[in-house]
Amino acid sequence: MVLASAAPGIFSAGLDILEMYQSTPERCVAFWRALQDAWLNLYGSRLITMAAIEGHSPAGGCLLAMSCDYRVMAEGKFQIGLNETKLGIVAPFWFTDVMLNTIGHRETEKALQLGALYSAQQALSIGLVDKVVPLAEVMPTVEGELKNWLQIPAAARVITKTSMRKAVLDRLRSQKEKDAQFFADFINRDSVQKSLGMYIASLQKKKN
Ligand SMILES: CC/C=C\C/C=C\CCCC/C=C/C(=O)SCCNC(=O)CCNC(=O)[C@H](O)C(C)(C)COP(=O)(O)OP(=O)(O)OC[C@H]1O[C@@H](n2cnc3c(N)ncnc32)[C@H](O)[C@@H]1OP(=O)(O)O
Repeated sequence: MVLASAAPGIFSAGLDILEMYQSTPERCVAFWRALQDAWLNLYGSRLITMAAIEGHSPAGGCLLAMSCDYRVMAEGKFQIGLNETKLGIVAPFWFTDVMLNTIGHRETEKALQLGALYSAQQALSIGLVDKVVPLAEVMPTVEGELKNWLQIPAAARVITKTSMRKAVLDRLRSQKEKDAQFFADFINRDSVQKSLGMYIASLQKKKN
């Protein structure tokens, strides 16, 4: 399975910030449950999963990419990373766990505290992506890599993948409702809503 985007220049802009702003607790819980299930399915997928990152990939977009088995990113101006702290929010523990599994403890600690967004070359240097190529070569490169992975006996690959990811998946599975409730409570704090409001205004201002 290849994750790619139809939006030029954006692999994924992350979670819909407007869903987290001035929403109701019930809607926040439903929103979070949908995200949890999508991620559990992706990270726990038995399929070979590859990200064709042909554009920006902040926050939830970075989570999607990191949750794949292999990442190819376009060189140039695009950025990738978990930038949550810059929005005044905190990357949930399962976002953190996936990043730890991808780039290790020291790089994750720096990346998360700073809310760092990396260029493709920087992402490559810390292991956040596996390959950087010109934009037009992203999809052919993914397809070529996929052929390599498809040559591995499927049962052996799936058992290996499942055992490598089980602890992180089980950690969320065991506390889904608590996590959803925590999200709804956290996101509706006055201080967090204020930060989100300012961030949305800054995105709109950038455009004008
Ligand atoms: C301990 C704590 C535990 C538990 C939980 C607590 C906290 C919750 C954590 C939640 C985790 C959050 C994850 C996320 O994914 S948050 C989202 C982060 N995303 C971003 O910061 C990206 C913001 N967008 C951008 O930087 C740019 O838009 C982007 C992607 C670089 C593209 O730039 P450009 O091509 O110039 O396009 P525009 O900026 O003009 O955007 C077009 C249009 O889209 C709107 N938009 C962009 N991103 C989002 C988004 N994520 N959600 C909603 N809307 C978005 C933008 O405002 C423009 O709208 P307009 O109406 O003006 O056309």
